[in-house]
Amino acid sequence: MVPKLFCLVSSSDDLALLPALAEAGVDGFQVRDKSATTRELVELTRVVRGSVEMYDATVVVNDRVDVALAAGAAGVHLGADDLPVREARRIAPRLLIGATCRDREQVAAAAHDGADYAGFGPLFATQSKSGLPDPFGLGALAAAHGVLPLIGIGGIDAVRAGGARAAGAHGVAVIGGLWRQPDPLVAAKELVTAVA
Ligand SMILES: Cc1ncc(COP(=O)(O)OP(=O)(O)O)c(N)n1
Ligand SMILES: Cc1nc(C(=O)O)sc1CCOP(=O)(O)O
Repeated sequence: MVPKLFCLVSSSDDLALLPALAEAGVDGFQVRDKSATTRELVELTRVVRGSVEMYDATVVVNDRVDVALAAGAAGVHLGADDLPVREARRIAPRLLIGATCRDREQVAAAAHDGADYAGFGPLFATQSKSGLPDPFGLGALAAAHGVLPLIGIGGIDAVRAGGARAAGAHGVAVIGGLWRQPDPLVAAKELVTAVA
């Protein structure tokens, strides 16, 4: 089952909050730590798993199929520089696989190659990542809807999460809309309500 609300987690976040976030209804956690070594990423993934497993939340690892398998994560999220979805599906038939997509054609290709969902963005301007294309908004998401479950990403807050759902998104993924809020748990609850 594809989560409706992915919270992206790195080792610099407040990991002690993870059980409360999962209890509040955050049903997906993506381990994304660009500065971690492979071993640190495996350990972080195990910590995240252990923090949220009693709430049945889904844990995926960004970029790394090997780490997802080694750490017992449910899935992996793959971008353009990562192992191709087709190869990941071949070596990991049971993993949940997400693929970054920027238009309807990429979503169709990801579906053909065996992805379970598409991370679709950037929908709005983001402070969390540079080098992205200009944000393309909810119209592009609506146009790409119907091939795979779409997870909207980029500048998502609770209001925008509701808009993304109305435009056809299955769910959303967030960094700043949760971790950079004055009270991340309150923000998480608002996001959970918005994607319900
Ligand atoms: C849900 C979701 N969508 C898109 C991305 C971006 O992944 P990627 O293209 O691999 O870029 P990095 O996250 O590695 O910078 C994502 N992580 N999650
Ligand atoms: C990691 C990432 N990937 C994106 C993409 O569009 O591929 S946008 C993004 C950052 C999302 O962070 P925030 O919720 O703070 O905007």
